[in-house]
Amino acid sequence: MTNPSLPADLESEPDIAAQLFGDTIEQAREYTFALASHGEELGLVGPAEYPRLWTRHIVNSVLLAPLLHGTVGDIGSGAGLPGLPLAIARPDVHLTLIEPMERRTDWLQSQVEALGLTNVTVVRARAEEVHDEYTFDQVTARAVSALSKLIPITVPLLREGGELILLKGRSAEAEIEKAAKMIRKFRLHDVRVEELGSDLETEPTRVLRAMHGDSAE
Ligand SMILES: C[S@@+](CC[C@H](N)C(=O)[O-])C[C@H]1O[C@@H](n2cnc3c(N)ncnc32)[C@H](O)[C@@H]1O
Repeated sequence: MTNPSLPADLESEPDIAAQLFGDTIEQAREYTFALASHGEELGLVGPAEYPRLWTRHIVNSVLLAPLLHGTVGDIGSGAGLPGLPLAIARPDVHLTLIEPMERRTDWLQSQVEALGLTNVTVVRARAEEVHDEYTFDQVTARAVSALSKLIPITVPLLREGGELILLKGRSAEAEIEKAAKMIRKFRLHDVRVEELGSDLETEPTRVLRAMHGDSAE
């Protein structure tokens, strides 16, 4: 009998996982086991996600790792995506996970301790409540809301010259079009969509990137 807490796809995408996690891949697997074992009872991930936990969630998140530097705020981390896989893969970058739901921040803190991560701060708040307290080099978010709503929540947390990095699906270009007014108001420029992991066996990941501040042009 197979162990129900082992995601069926854990051995998938071995090349990219080895490349991006390197020596930290065992920590990434440990986090994936924990999510598979407790995710449903804590309301973090639905059972339909279990067979694709590694490819669709962990690998999808860690594809951002090469883009990061300095201090990063992950808004609406939920179960820890993309923040925890990124903190595991990039011990040289400090991740601040901002999430309002107590049950989720308790889980995030318990994982930070279980994995022995020293580069993560967990903050229980809505992002807009801490605009005056934090300034990051980069802000990430995945599955939190559409771009026009996400911009006023996330951009005030960026330093001048900082970067917004959002994991988005097929709707990215349409969201950019709808958010044109917000993009101008919050001084975002070089707004673009990139595909990461196009050599993956599973779907590539679409990332919306934008710089904050006055454009050099
Ligand atoms: C659909 S979940 C996605 C969680 C995770 N990012 C993922 O990809 O699995 C959205 C998360 O955003 C959080 N959230 C919603 N509004 C927020 C806000 N204004 N500031 C910070 N987090 C927020 C919710 O509590 C929830 O955990």
